Amino acid sequence: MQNRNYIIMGRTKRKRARSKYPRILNETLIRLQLWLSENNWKNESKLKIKLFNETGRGIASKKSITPNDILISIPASSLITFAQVKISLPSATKVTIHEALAMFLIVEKMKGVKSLWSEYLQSLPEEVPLLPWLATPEEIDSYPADFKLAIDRPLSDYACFLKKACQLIGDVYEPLFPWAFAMVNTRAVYIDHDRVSTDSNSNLLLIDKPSMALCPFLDMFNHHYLAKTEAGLVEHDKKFYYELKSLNGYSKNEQIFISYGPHDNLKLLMEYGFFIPGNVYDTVRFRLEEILKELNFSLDDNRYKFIKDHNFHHNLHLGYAGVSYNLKIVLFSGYTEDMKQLNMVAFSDSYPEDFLINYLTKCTAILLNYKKNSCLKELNTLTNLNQLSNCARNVVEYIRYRLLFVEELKVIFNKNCKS
Ligand SMILES: C[S@@+](CC[C@H](N)C(=O)[O-])C[C@H]1O[C@@H](n2cnc3c(N)ncnc32)[C@H](O)[C@@H]1O
Repeated sequence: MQNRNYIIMGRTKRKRARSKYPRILNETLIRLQLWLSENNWKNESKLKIKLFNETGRGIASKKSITPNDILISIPASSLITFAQVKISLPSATKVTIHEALAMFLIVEKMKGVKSLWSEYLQSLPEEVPLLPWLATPEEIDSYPADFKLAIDRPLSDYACFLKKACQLIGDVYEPLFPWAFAMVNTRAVYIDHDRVSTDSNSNLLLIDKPSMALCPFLDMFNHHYLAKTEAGLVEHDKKFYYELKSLNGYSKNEQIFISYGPHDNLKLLMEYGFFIPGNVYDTVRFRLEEILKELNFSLDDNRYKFIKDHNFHHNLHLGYAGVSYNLKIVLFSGYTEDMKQLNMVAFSDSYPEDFLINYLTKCTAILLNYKKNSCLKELNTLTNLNQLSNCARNVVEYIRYRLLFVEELKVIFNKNCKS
């Protein structure tokens, strides 16, 4: 039943593996695979964990993968879900499933090899991912405005977690708090919990639905914007598995990527601590106030109310896909004072040619120039600080990239308006 091929590899193979990977890591990962196979995981697609230059640790296969192949099928019993963590949850204070999983990681990690999950815990990276909200308050204070805006939620979520974790598991574990919170943030998968459990107690202990889980081995897949995957719980012979199907093909030994979602680079950086140059979903975002100021729009109450009432002030961005739906509407509100026309155009997405050819082109050029200047200022502010933390250095790298991206968009938008 068990697949033990990986522990009886020959001497040459062993030597090769060692030279590519620190021995201790190799042993940890072998133990993880052994533990999973004892829990009925069959590595049918012959996956192996490897170090890659571009991404760090990730997954490849010893055989080629064709589109629609099942990459991995992890038995639900090996997942860390609400069912596992609820036993150790005190009923005094309700927590989110994110907080519950993070506290579980901390408590189990402190048990060391005595933990039933020690193989999984040892496979987790020791370093905390470079999430921008983990920088120092002084660095965060010097972040660009869109960062500060995007950082608000993770910062307040973490502050909430900190308070509850100190109260429920004790502040002696505090050094592990950022690590555990970030592990869940960057590695948890979504599950339809109702499918595997009929537990109705979750609402007594949890604030939200128990729809997050940690999935050993599967959480070693890195993200790529071109990867297409389907994931979810499936039932085979009355047992549940978390299954991942790749819609792309991969050659033997090539890194296999999955998709964490069609995220732009700011979202990837905020949620996972990395960004990918050339990401086709990347965007340059704007706030309504920036647009009104930079384009000298003085909207009357009617137009301003129209934008706010219909939530057109969200998702204002430029990217490889062009001008976002809402940004076009906001720009059109600067083009016309006629409310009837604004209403009609906004909901039909069909704009006058003069607006598209002349006005829109002029506005996007101004906005991109403004963004370029802001990036330069933002870089200056951050790099003027002494001794940046790794998280803030990562933000600096991203702003440097954003500058290049803005330049690239300027060329693309310029070319598009000429053609
Ligand atoms: C689910 S884990 C993936 C496995 C992880 N590389 C590991 O060694 O455990 C998600 C984390 O992997 C890293 N990651 C994922 N995709 C990446 C990519 N395309 N480039 C760089 N880092 C990536 C980020 O640190 C992210 O927070």
